[in-house]
Amino acid sequence: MSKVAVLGAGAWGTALALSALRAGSRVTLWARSNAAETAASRATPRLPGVALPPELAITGDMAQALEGADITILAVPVQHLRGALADVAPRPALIASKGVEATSRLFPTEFLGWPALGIVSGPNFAHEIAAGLPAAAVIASEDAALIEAAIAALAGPRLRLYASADVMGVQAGGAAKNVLGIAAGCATGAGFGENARAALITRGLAELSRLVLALGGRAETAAGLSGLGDLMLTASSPSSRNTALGMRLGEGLSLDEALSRSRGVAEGVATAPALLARAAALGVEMPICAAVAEILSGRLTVPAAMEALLARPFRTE
Ligand SMILES: NC(=O)c1ccc[n+]([C@@H]2O[C@H](COP(=O)([O-])OP(=O)(O)OC[C@H]3O[C@@H](n4cnc5c(N)ncnc54)[C@H](O)[C@@H]3O)[C@@H](O)[C@H]2O)c1
Ligand SMILES: O=P(O)(O)OC[C@H](O)CO
Repeated sequence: MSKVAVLGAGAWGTALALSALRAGSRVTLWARSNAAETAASRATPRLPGVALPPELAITGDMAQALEGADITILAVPVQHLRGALADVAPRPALIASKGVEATSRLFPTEFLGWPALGIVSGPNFAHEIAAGLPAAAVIASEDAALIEAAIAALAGPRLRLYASADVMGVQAGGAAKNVLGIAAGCATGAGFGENARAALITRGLAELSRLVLALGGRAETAAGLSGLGDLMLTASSPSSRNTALGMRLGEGLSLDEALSRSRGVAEGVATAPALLARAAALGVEMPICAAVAEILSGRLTVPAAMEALLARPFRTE
């Protein structure tokens, strides 16, 4: 039986902790705040209506959560991940967060630099995983033993896991789809219609694919669960915090107003400028992501950003 430590008790960390329990692992969930209340109430506002079983250990003491763990799942938002792990020694870990660190413009495996790291990513809304609905995800690592440990710790009859060695490709997809989700939400909120949303998703996939390839990733990864799969899910559903935030921006709310209504972290907000900087350094054009960054910074309105995208020079597909 694997012993699993999950760091980060937001919607995703909690859902992954429940998956690991279902897979037969012993699980301790570390919460930055309200650990005692959550442990007592067996409920979290991050996953309304979900009962946390008594077998799930919940603690506010990170050392206690990490003690004896075979594998650690990192589910703290990317912008806080480095800080949260400041006192943690490198260990076999699976990164579940999706984004680029704004200050360093690095992906999580790059700024952590631990020797045995993997990524879990794919089209996975936390509330559906918590409810045990069927889903698939990819585990990417250069370390075959880590992939094996991650699959043993997490896979179950309702969660099918695929293996990949394309760590950068999988991370790039997860980061880009959050930014592209904001774009799709903007279009929906502004009432641009379903044709516009489908065009943004399709051309967004072209941007995501160019970035994956430029980072040394594989075309199959861009077309897989962590690329196309996650982009489709995120950009077509108001259950996505990124897409919902875009919808509020499209309706004319300011970024602060849209953020204040968010049900949780919208990683695309901090990721957009950092992802664009990474893309620019690689000579990769990402016009839709650039439009999102302009909207988020307040330099462009949603209608003006759409006009600018439509006015781009003609090109082949
Ligand atoms: N929710 C999903 O469906 C889902 C699915 C896949 C991946 N993700 C990714 O997982 C990550 C976490 O998302 P979430 O949905 O759990 O977010 P959330 O908004 O539900 O919760 C965020 C959690 O992070 C904690 N946190 C905030 N600042 C912190 C800090 N400085 N140190 C430690 N903890 C801190 C908060 O206490 C909270 O528990 C994000 O990168 C997200 O993109 C989410
Ligand atoms: O709610 P979002 O936009 O963070 O998306 C959640 C997951 O990443 C979907 O796979």
